[in-house]
Amino acid sequence: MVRSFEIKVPCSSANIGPGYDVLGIGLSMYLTIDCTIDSANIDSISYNNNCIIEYTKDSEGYESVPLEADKNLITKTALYVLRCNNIRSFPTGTKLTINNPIPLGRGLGSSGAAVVAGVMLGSEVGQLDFDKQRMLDFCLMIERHPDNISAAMMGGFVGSFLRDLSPAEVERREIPLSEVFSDLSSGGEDTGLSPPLPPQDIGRHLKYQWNEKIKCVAIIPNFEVSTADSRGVLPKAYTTNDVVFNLQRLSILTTALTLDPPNPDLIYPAMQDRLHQPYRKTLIPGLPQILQSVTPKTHKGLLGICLSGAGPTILALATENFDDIAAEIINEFKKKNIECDWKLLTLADDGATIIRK
Ligand SMILES: Nc1ncnc2c1ncn2[C@@H]1O[C@H](COP(=O)(O)OP(=O)(O)OP(=O)(O)O)[C@@H](O)[C@H]1O
Ligand SMILES: N[C@@H](CCO)C(=O)O
Repeated sequence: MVRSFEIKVPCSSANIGPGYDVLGIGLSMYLTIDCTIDSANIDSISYNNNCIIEYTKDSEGYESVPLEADKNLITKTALYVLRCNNIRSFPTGTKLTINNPIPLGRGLGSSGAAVVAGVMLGSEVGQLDFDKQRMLDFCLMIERHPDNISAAMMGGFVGSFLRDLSPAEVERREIPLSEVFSDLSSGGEDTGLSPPLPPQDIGRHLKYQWNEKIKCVAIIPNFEVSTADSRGVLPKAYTTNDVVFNLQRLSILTTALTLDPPNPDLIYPAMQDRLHQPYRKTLIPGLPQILQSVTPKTHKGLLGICLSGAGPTILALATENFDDIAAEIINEFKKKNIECDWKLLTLADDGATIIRK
């Protein structure tokens, strides 16, 4: 029997200024996976975990991402889901063709999209029939901040938090990621152990309205900043003043982005941040100047500007004048000898989808 389906997951921009680890927007650039399962394919027994992976030539990471099922982030995640449910490997004859336009390590949620796609893949090939809420639990065992994951899975403009866990649940969640993936990291050798099932409903989320006149200009520098490094430069504690500064802006921003007409005098100051952007300037040359390079006064149509996720991409929200806004920011990066690409993106409201063929 042959089964086939397509998984499609949007990229995402997290934080949106004051919403560190809280806000995310699913955006119109999609990771896709075409999956065919042909159980009559005898050759597939020699595939890694019964699975063969190829990336389209135009994919980001075409030459660097691992193609072994127990090493690639998407399939490793799917194997984690399967093994949690006592299924040791992919069904015989699984073939994946992956197209990934999301640049890696740039702040557009490439790993979030890969994890969401992997969990969906595991649920589908294992015929586990998880709903999105349950799939979020598996995602949050792997990527442990909910902003990119929730936006990529649910789509649109999303706020999320991790709920308090009971001591027994904490134990399961506190297991180091190396152990969650333990029997996958031993070169494909299957130890037969099943990882612990994630606690139920780890993440809570809410989709906000969004004024569709607001578009997202993403200016993408040509260098990577890993999320781990970008989190590593943040302080362990903050002053009350800085926390209150962000909370006040967050409370305004989530509604300001729904109002019509969008009000730059409200949105621009509400997108200021004191929890992550000031510290990340050590990894992104010229960041403070770049964030000040466009304002609603200098550029008609500009509503607000921030670092996208862990960076180095810059996200500008605007209603018009997109080319000029992008050109100004690209010019600022050029002063630091950094070349950029840019994209005009819109909200991906559906989030992650699966189409069975
Ligand atoms: N489609 C993919 N296939 C395989 N591996 C991927 C894929 N997408 C991302 N990855 C892995 O995730 C890494 C990037 O993750 P990282 O969290 O550092 O950045 P990001 O998710 O792009 O940015 P941010 O979290 O700030 O939005 C890549 O270097 C690669 O190892
Ligand atoms: N909230 C996360 C997003 C990147 O994954 C961060 O800023 O580190």
